[in-house]
Amino acid sequence: MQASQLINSLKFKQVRPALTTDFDVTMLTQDTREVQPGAMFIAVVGYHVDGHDLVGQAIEKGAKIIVASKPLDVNVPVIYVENTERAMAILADVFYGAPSQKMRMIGVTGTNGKTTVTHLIEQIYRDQQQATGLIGTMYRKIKDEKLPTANTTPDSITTQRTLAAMRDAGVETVAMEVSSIALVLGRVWGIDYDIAVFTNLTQDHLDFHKTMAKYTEAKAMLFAQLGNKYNADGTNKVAVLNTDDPVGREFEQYTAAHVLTFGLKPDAMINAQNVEIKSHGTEFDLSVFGHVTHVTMQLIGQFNVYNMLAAFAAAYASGIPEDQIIKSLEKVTGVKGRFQSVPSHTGVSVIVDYSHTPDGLLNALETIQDFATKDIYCVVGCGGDRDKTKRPKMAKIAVEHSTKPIFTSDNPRTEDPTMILNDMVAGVPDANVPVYEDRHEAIAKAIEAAQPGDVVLIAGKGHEDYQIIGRTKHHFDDSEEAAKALALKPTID
Ligand SMILES: CC(=O)N[C@H]1[C@@H](OP(=O)(O)OP(=O)(O)OC[C@H]2O[C@@H](n3ccc(=O)[nH]c3=O)[C@H](O)[C@@H]2O)O[C@H](CO)[C@@H](O)[C@@H]1O[C@H](C)C(=O)N[C@@H](C)C(=O)N[C@H](CCC(=O)O)C(=O)O
Ligand SMILES: Nc1ncnc2c1ncn2[C@@H]1O[C@H](COP(=O)(O)OP(=O)(O)OP(=O)(O)O)[C@@H](O)[C@H]1O
Repeated sequence: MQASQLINSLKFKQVRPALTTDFDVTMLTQDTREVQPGAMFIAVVGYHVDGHDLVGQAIEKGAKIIVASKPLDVNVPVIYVENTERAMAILADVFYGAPSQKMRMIGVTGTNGKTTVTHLIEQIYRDQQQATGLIGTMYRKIKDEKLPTANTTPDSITTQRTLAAMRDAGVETVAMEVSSIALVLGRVWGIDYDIAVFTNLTQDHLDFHKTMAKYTEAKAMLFAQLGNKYNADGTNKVAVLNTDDPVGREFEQYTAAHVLTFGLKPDAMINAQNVEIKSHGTEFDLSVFGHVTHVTMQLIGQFNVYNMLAAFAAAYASGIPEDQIIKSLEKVTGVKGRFQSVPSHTGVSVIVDYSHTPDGLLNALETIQDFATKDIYCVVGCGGDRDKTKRPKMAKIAVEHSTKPIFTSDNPRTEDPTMILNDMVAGVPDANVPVYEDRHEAIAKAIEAAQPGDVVLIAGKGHEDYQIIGRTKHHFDDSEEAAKALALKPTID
């Protein structure tokens, strides 16, 4: 793409020296390690590195033009902007031909449920014979092809490149998790969302946002970004809001789009009544503007009723008939690591769940309490290098909502695992909870001790197939570990 075309897309900038001849930009990147000849290098001030310090390396590798927010003394043209992350998002959108305008874009934000809701949405549209794309914590997925991801919501260049690949592959609808951190860091600026979904808001990521008010503001940005009531093609833009959460009501103020509300309270436009949670599924009466249908879904738990309502509302917003959406949702069996049952012939039920926040853990345990008749084991840890205030809270929830809590390591990262466990124990000084730093041992001990009729919850890592200790990623899969431990127990039919 011609450099001038990219430069013109930025409204406020200074280009020094002024460009006399035009040339092609072959790629955009914010990372010197990726620079190819002809690249435009965007200097981003990160948490560890300031990209401005690496501009020399980028030029040596062939970068022909730089985007910066600080003065540079270099022999290639520099586009000076106020905020390189915002510029990067705009440039990426232009460079990749504004792919989000060519597909139905559904952004899902909220503390919990994003992964589940995006997968439910994917299933509904697939059942409509649509080609789908998905971006989220687990992977980026173009139809059936899964690509790895470093972030729930990747940086803007990766996001736009992925969207362009989806567009080129014929994808019609994209379900995308939008994290609050991504919203604040401008990773999704420029994306033209058709539908924005809010699941819920509870404490998380306070190490990043500092206060709940700031965290709420971050999530609100998605609804502000949704923009006006109509897409360019005349279809409606819709904000799908969980109004059982007071923040959902607040977000109505941030959007000029149509609003579709959901919840368990009858004042929501789409609501669920008479919810019955069983060990093999959940039943409820779904009311859509007063039209009631009895739904039997295979997903377990009240939180999954919320997830199902969110996905239902998003699909309903784009005009898919009610009965077809329900059919899709009734057949979904779940997402890996999200309240996932590990096959067991031992009479012991084992559930692997990605709940790594106080609220997520509470939800998972309350769901189990709804159907458990005997002991509930809860194997839980907290991540290192992340919000420390979660530790005593999660410990307390485990102690109060299970009969046999066991504390262990999650991803300790660069922190000392013993210190993390001490922070957890400090939350429940009198509980005398068994502590096994080695996660493998903790899972094995829980399953070995569990008796038929008991439920073992392994919380925190869900679908992850690794554990990060120090800076090293080791292979580790909670469901694999559980299966190994179950295999050592006597089988009962
Ligand atoms: C705190 C944070 O958001 N960090 C993100 C950030 O990393 P960073 O600031 O450490 O980057 P840095 O290493 O200082 O580098 C700064 C700049 O120099 C460049 N650089 C760096 C080294 C080099 O040799 N050459 C070079 O050019 C980098 O490409 C970058 O542009 O920029 C990286 C590239 O975009 C991100 O992958 C990284 O996310 C890390 C993995 C992360 O853990 N982020 C978390 C906090 C996060 O974003 N989480 C949310 C929410 C998850 C949830 O909902 O649970 C998410 O969306 O994932
Ligand atoms: N609607 C919900 N309300 C509260 N808790 C939920 C909800 N949905 C899921 N959870 C809990 O949170 C865990 C994570 O779910 P999910 O992965 O769908 O959320 P997420 O928003 O994608 O989280 P992350 O971005 O951290 O991956 C689940 O395993 C479950 O325990």
